[in-house]
Amino acid sequence: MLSRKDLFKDTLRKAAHAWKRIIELRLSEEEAHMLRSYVDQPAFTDLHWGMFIPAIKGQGTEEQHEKWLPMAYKMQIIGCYAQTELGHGSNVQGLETTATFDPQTDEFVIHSPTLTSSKWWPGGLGKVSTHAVVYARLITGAQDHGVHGFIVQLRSLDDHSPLPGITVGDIGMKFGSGAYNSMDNGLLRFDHVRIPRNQMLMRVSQVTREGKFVQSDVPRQLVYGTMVYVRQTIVSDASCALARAVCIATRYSAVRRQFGSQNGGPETQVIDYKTQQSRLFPLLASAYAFRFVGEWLKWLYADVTQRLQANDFSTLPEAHACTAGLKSMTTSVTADAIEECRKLCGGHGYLSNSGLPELFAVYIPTCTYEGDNVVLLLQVARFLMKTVSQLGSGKKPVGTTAYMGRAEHLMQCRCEVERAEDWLKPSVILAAFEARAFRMSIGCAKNLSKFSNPEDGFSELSPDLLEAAIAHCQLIVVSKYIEKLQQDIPGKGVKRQLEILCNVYALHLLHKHLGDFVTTSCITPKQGALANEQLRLLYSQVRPNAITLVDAFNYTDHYLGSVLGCYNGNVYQRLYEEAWKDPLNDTVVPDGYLEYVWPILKQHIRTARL
Ligand SMILES: Cc1cc2nc3c(=O)[nH]c(=O)nc-3n(C[C@H](O)[C@H](O)[C@H](O)COP(=O)(O)OP(=O)(O)OC[C@H]3O[C@@H](n4cnc5c(N)ncnc54)[C@H](O)[C@@H]3O)c2cc1C
Repeated sequence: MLSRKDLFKDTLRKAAHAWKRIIELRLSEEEAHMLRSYVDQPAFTDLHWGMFIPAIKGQGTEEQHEKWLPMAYKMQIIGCYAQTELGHGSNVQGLETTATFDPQTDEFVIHSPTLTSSKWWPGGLGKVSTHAVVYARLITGAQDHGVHGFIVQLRSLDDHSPLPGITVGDIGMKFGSGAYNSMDNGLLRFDHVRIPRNQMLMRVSQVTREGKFVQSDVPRQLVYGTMVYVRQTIVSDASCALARAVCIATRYSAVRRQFGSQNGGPETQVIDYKTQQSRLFPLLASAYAFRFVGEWLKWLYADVTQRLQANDFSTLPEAHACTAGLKSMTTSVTADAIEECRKLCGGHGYLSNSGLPELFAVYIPTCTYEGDNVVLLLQVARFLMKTVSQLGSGKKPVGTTAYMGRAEHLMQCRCEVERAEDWLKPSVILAAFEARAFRMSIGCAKNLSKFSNPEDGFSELSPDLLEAAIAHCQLIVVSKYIEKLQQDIPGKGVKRQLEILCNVYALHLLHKHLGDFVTTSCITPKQGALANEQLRLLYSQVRPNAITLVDAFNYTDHYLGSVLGCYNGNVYQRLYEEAWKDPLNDTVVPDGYLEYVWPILKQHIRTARL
């Protein structure tokens, strides 16, 4: 109910309070991150900690770390990540902002030459950030060296006014009324703003005092390290948002009753309808699956970091492709799933106090920021095509593409399922998903080879390539879930429940993408039908523990923020009470009645002064 201005001020208050507590409690970086995420409102701090600091860490030199990070860690400066421009988003190489080296003064001149070069979207930029990592075309002499990052001060540290040559402001209201409107996504223009040479992030390439452009021996892929980190957090957040929506929809589905009353008894709980189960339980299973893949990505990031420190860059491209694909897949599924959960809650799901509209509005931009999901999948597809093309050369595919090393087997293997329960074997599921992903990639590679110009081929076949990339990403999630189940899992019967959900996850994907599996001859239509039969049986096994499985996410009522998803299930009483809290109900007769309703009722509309 807050106006944008009040919402924004309230967000500033919460951020300040959170920071106060973080200092008082001497929280570690990880604990502080958790505290901020439980504040549960997009704020400039997300970009400061999530993008500005990682960008400096990943792309800055040791000296730059020493100079900037202590100030950033103490929040003596607040930073944002200014890459996207009004006219350029996904195509980063098309950015127009320039950073021209002036050898006379040993400075860069940052400039926005056109309207389309205005920075547009960076979170925290609009009203709060004092600094930004700005991405601009580096120009020395008359030469354009492509896009690089620069630390630029935007506002005075004394009175917060924009520095000379800088025009900065908020880009306006976004989707929903609350949601992401607590964030000051900003616009920014530079009019020949000067910064010292040492504010170019110089870990990968440098400009010398004489204005010479030098590439260091550190590969450009180094920046992938930062991306792996950021995307790993996005995948974990996807699991969290999905779990939240599923928790609300599952609890409410157990409370809600429709039809089926016999002899005056209660109606049927909607969670007992098979259609409700077939829509809801795969989402519950996905929430668990994404949690496990998120945990694995944490490990991957630690592994990538270790390798970077040892100057081993061999697994970086694979790790980069894998995280790009998983970011894309998990966020797309989660965004759609939140809307599905709203529908699963029927009409009451559309009420703000169900918590779902707000969750949807705040979540969906995840499909766009940190890389548009389609653009990311196309990058994954490119990587897959490259991996396929190198199969004959003796270069072994690594990490999540290692399965491609068994090319001959994957092209020939046949699914051994004869009875529905055969689909419960992890090895059978894995074999089907591997064969499908591989054969789809090979199919694309074959079709690509028919084009004389590979780029034309890539563009023409991009819808198919997208699907091959999705198949690969689904395989990663399925295989990481299966790996998780090979570990010890404490708690009586917990592992069994997780096994059931793993099968639900895999078999619902198989059912949904049956066309892929059958057209690549990985399974027969009969085996597809058996998978579906097994899936139905699994739903009945999930049902008795469905509520416990969402209670296990351990969300408080306060955090869930949903009348429908409250722990004690006292939904109708709470809905009734909430309705009376709406400001429209402050008065019995609404403001405006006399001016606009009364003249209609009394047939005075022609003479009414409107
Ligand atoms: C809430 C929010 C917060 C953001 N925060 C920041 C921030 O802090 N800092 C920052 O720098 N930016 C930020 N952004 C910007 C964001 O990173 C970009 O919006 C994103 O990269 C997508 O770029 P775009 O908007 O130009 O979309 P476009 O690239 O214009 O996409 C439009 C459509 O074209 C399609 N498309 C584009 N290229 C291709 C292709 N090669 N092949 C096939 N299809 C294609 C896309 O799939 C999409 O459907 C934010 C955006 C949002 C919504």
